[in-house]
Amino acid sequence: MNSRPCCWVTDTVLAAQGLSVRLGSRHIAFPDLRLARGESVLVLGESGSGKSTLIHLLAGLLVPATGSVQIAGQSIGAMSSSERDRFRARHLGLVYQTLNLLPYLTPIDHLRLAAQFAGRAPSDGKDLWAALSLDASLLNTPVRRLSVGQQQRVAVARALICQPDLIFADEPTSALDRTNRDRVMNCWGGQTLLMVSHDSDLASRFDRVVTL
Ligand SMILES: Nc1ncnc2c1ncn2[C@@H]1O[C@H](COP(=O)(O)OP(=O)(O)OP(=O)(O)O)[C@@H](O)[C@H]1O
Repeated sequence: MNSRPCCWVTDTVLAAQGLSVRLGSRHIAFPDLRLARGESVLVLGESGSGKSTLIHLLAGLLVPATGSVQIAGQSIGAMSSSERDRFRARHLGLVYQTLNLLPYLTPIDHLRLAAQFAGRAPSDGKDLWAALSLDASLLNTPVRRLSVGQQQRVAVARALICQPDLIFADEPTSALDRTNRDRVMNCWGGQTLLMVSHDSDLASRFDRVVTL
């Protein structure tokens, strides 16, 4: 019997149950996940264990063979694809492994677009920018002229700018040196965060660790 207080139910931001997917000839089943508001969870797994696939399932970018995902009390599987897109823009911050930046747009363009899609007032993100230790002169530089590590921090800033209900981050520090990795890891604040990585050195920074 569950002895947790009833507020735990309403404080649940993410609940994923019985998720599995078939990719080619491979069938991957994932552990159940539950995140309370403000909680941070690191999902550790080796290359090919399904970390990116899990993020895609949780964010509604991939349809599972079995199982369900609820975010902020709403069932992702019950939404149409355009409802899912809207929900993602308004409630989720995503840092993709492949970053998904638009090469000819500047960092400030990316932050403004994120705010626009989320239905929020635009923000210049200058505090965030400073916290991520990015030179202000880069704010108006097309991202194709930035280093991979700088682009990774633009992707992190874009995920954080609207203070979403939940952040999914796929190896967001893989291209960073230790100093910048620490800066990014100090930026999440009290956000509800699920990060996937192969890097077990990150474990001490999270409330919980789940291994695939
Ligand atoms: N579209 C696809 N079709 C077939 N197989 C796929 C597809 N996408 C991923 N896979 C396979 O599913 C498995 C999980 O892939 P995934 O990218 O989720 O792993 P990962 O843990 O994120 O790996 P990495 O750490 O190397 O990025 C891999 O074996 C991969 O080859």
